Amino acid sequence: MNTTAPAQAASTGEVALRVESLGRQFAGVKAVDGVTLSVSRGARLGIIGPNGAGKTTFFNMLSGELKPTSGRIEMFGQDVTRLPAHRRVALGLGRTYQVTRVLHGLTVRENLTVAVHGLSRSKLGLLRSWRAYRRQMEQVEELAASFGLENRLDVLAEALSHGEVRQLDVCLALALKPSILLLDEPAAGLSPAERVDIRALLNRLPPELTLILIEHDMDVLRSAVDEIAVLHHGEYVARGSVAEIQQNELVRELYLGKQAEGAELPKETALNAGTESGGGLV
Ligand SMILES: Nc1ncnc2c1ncn2[C@@H]1O[C@H](COP(=O)(O)OP(=O)(O)OP(=O)(O)O)[C@@H](O)[C@H]1O
Repeated sequence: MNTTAPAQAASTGEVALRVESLGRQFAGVKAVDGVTLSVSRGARLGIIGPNGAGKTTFFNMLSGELKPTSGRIEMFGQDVTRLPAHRRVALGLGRTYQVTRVLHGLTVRENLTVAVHGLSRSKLGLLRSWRAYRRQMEQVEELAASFGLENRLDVLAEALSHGEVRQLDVCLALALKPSILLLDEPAAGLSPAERVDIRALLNRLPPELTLILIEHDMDVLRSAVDEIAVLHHGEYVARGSVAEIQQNELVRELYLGKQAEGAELPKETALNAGTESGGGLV
């Protein structure tokens, strides 16, 4: 078990993201219900909650893919509540999805090139300037090397292992040099060995990056985040260190029910029993 604290994170106290009374209703369902929280620049926050708790809806509102029915979202003090997703990307928001955005018919290098090219001011830059082209190729290689994909650059994405696809997914999000990165279950469906790789990758993220991570795996959370926020029925019910959340009576009850009173949560995957079978608690 890796109990290493996310030592690389460098929280400065400056607020990177703040949401106030954020809500989203679907017909009669309050998917997210009046969530108020803030995340400092460089902080690493995990989001957990039982199935249907509102985690993905929360992310979709942060990234601008879903309009809130109430509340406000600020990035670095700027109100972004009404900004479309691409404007938030331009302000430094990156994300991954439960379903990968990797283009399987392209190589790793081509996938990364497309992502890095998204940064270039002129879409014709590649054609116009050899120097710009060289710079982008260097960026692709640096990115791949930073996250252990340097020997896989010319491999088709469809030939990658599931774990490598997840790694590439994170690399693609990082190609846009985000200040705030939202990762949606990066370890979902991975083997134990692949989970070790994804933990290593998360520990190599730039220290100044603000990370918000929806994740089932408590080992991943333990090694990647310094705090966890808990959602339940759309409400924000608790926040604390990983250890505090594991010991939190309310959280234990929400996950395990009354019959769990007095029961010890398993040490390795405390809140994620059954996730592989689709019966996950987070
Ligand atoms: N587009 C939608 N239309 C109607 N209801 C929705 C929609 N999206 C989400 N919901 C409902 O909102 C609630 C929260 O869903 P959400 O997917 O955000 O939860 P979650 O915590 O991400 O769940 P999971 O862990 O299963 O991914 C659920 O009751 C869900 O059925």
